[in-house]
Amino acid sequence: MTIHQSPEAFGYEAFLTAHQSKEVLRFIACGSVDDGKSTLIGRLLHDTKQIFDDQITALQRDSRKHGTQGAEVDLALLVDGLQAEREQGITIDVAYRFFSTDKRSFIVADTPGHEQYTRNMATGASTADVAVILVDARQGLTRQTRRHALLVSMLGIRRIVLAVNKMDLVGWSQDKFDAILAGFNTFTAAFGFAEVRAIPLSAKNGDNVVLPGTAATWYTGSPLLQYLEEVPVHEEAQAAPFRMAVQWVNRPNSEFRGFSGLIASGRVRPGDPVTVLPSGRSTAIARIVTADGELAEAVEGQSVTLVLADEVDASRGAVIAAQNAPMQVSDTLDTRLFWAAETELQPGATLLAKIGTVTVNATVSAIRTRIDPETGQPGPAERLAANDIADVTLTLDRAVAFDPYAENRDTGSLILIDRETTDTAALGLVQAPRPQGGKMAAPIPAATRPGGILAGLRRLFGG
Ligand SMILES: Nc1nc2c(ncn2[C@@H]2O[C@H](COP(=O)(O)OP(=O)(O)OP(=O)(O)O)[C@@H](O)[C@H]2O)c(=O)[nH]1
Repeated sequence: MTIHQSPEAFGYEAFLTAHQSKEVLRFIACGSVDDGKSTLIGRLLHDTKQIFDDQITALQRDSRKHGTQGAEVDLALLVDGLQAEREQGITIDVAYRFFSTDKRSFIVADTPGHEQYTRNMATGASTADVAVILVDARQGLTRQTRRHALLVSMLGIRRIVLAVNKMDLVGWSQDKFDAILAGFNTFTAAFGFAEVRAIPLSAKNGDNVVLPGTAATWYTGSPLLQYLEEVPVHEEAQAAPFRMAVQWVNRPNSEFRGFSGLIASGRVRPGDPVTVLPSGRSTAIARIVTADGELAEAVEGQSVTLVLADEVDASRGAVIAAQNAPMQVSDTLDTRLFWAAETELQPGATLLAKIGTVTVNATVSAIRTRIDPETGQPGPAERLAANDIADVTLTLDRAVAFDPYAENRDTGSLILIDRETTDTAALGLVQAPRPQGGKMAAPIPAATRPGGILAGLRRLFGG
């Protein structure tokens, strides 16, 4: 088995082509060190018959050499593949695995549990539809479980599986399971998850992973795989208002001018009224062009070229949005940041902020509060260290279009980039617009925008 593939690496495209017709669910498996992520993913691959005989032979050999299970096959070795890692006994990178069933194809981000690798976990979570948060039934919730829950909520994952693993080691105690779930629900009450599905399982024995377990007679819910096969994906993003950030202006000749990009949310049809932001110019969709011809409708997740009804000036970084659900425009953003860099962040620091397809200079004007990862409660902070989560105000060198993250995961999130190293230094979500002192990009003529400037101002200033 190829290990430690990145999505761009060999295997990803081939996998997607082979399973093109099936819906793809991306999920992340996270939790503290030794909660059993590798064993769980190994179990998913094994019981869905993704492992070939030669791999089984290699696995049996490696299990004897490196495994923690004596003569038994150690499923964790299927995913903890690297030699160096085996010797250290830890997972050190994000590894993506692919498997598929009759119903769906799955891409799982396997992320390390160690606190110093929280950054890798955040990377894996940033594209996931569902998070499987593992808990060792003996340990209950740990600092790292809480931090991961906070992070996945920040990154817009709204469906959570609380996988209470190693239930075999606590005699499948329902009391233990209920107490862990109650603790998790209390901690995450304010996170806005759409669903927390708790499943008691034993990754090692295979109970409630692919096949239903028989040990917990009190559990009547589905095994993990069935949940992953049935959980709705894309529904919320497609129901959200239309947004597409312009990646490039497609102008092959003087006859044709289209705006190409990936539809971040919603759906669009020819004739739909749209607003181009941040300029605020209104027009309508004339045509939706793709490599396979023109479309009568396009939805979230599709890459298209939009031809507009009027000569509207839009360049890379502009956003085309549904006219009846305008975006906000400001040069000051209140954000919640996950600070991933090793260096400290202090007020006054300037970084690059990438929001949608636009990159601007962003200065930290205030670190308002730092979130305590133990309690989830905010407290004062003067500077941020690696892995801190904090509420930070950013001043941008020009106004950008955005949605509050609570309304749109794509148009409400940003990354901060170190200007010197070009490393991603932080992931952020936009909390609310800050119009005070901020300049609107351009006056928006009320006549060209139903709902008018009043509606926009109301959204900006509240009331
Ligand atoms: N009894 C029992 N042991 C388990 C279960 N799941 C995992 N284990 C054991 O717990 C240990 C840790 O499992 P891993 O799968 O390596 O844990 P991990 O979370 O991937 O750990 P890292 O890769 O280091 O982050 C191994 O010895 C597993 O065999 C389970 O359901 N029951």
